[in-house]
Amino acid sequence: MPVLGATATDRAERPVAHPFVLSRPHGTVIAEGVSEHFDRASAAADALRTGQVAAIVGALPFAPDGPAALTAPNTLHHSPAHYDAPAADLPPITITGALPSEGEHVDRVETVLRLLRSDDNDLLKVVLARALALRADRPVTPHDLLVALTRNDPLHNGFLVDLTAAGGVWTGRHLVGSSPEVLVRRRGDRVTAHPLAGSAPRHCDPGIDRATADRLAGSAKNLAEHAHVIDAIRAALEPLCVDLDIPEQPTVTSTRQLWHLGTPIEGRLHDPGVTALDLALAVHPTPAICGTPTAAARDLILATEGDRGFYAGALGWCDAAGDGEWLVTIRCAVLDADGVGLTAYAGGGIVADSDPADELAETTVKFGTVLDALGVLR
Ligand SMILES: C=C(O[C@@H]1C=C(C(=O)O)C=C[C@H]1O)C(=O)O
Repeated sequence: MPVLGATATDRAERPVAHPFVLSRPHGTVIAEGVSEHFDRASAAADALRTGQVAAIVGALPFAPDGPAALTAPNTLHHSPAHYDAPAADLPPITITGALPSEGEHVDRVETVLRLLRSDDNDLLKVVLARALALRADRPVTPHDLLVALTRNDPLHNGFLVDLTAAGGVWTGRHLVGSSPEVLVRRRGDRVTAHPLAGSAPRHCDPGIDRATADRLAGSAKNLAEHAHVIDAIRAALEPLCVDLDIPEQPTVTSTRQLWHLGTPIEGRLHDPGVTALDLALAVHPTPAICGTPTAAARDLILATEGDRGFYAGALGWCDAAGDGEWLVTIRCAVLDADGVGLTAYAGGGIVADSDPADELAETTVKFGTVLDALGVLR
């Protein structure tokens, strides 16, 4: 007998569809059922604070006026293991388009570089992104994508969010991915974050790989990209925390595809009434996915790329006690309601001494997290 869902082609035989799953190295959070939808984060945060709902899960958009996809689940399960479950093999998935083309992305980086290098504006960093349109040979489920993503990630990071709560075009769509970046986490009065910014590609030769990491740790350009993120997170958390501990220098961390500069941040909440969702709203969008100054960078990104939807937003959970964890929505894709169309996203921080060709290459490597996991031919 096949294990439930392992070889089934009939969707009805698959495990129950969850509106939200977050797999992390230290455990998994799974939401079951939906008792309320919220397309405004402030309404969800109020409902949680006033005890009207017992938990909130879902995703925040990149743009402040975009709809959120947040729900109050019927139950929120915590398990100490990362996520794994029987899943169907994925069909062939191919790239059908680049949004925009690689050439246009390079042109956009060059335009931003001219602004960053000119004297008459105060922009210091802008994160530009591009997308790839993908198509599966037959419909896939968000669950099967999530299992492929968590199995391919050395730390088993993976997420799945039903975006229906955002309404309109998001109805029936799902966000899936494997983010390495913790926006903010709250447990009791303890607040932690692990921002990443500054990147270099991994190499299959261990010597070259190590040398790349060492070069990244000493790269003035990457340290500058990183410092913008730290400054913004410090400014957001300082009013909310006591004993905020931010190491002077970042350390090098890795995913299967990339080295990143990362800084482990820790603090204690002044007011235990501030929930993990409140904290996520206070720090989002960081210059890891937006830029510096925030508003000017965001306006430029929206004018250049158009609406990013949920890419470069945040996704996570928060319970009645206010505890929770929110990740930065990167290394991700949106699955269309038909189960066939997917859009994958990748971006990178641009500062005055960035190189356009390197920036394009960085996004290509970042796409690898989703494309490798889903076996997309390139
Ligand atoms: C924007 C992305 O990643 C972010 C940008 C990084 C950078 O510019 O070096 C590094 C990690 C992430 O904070 C992405 O993966 O799409």
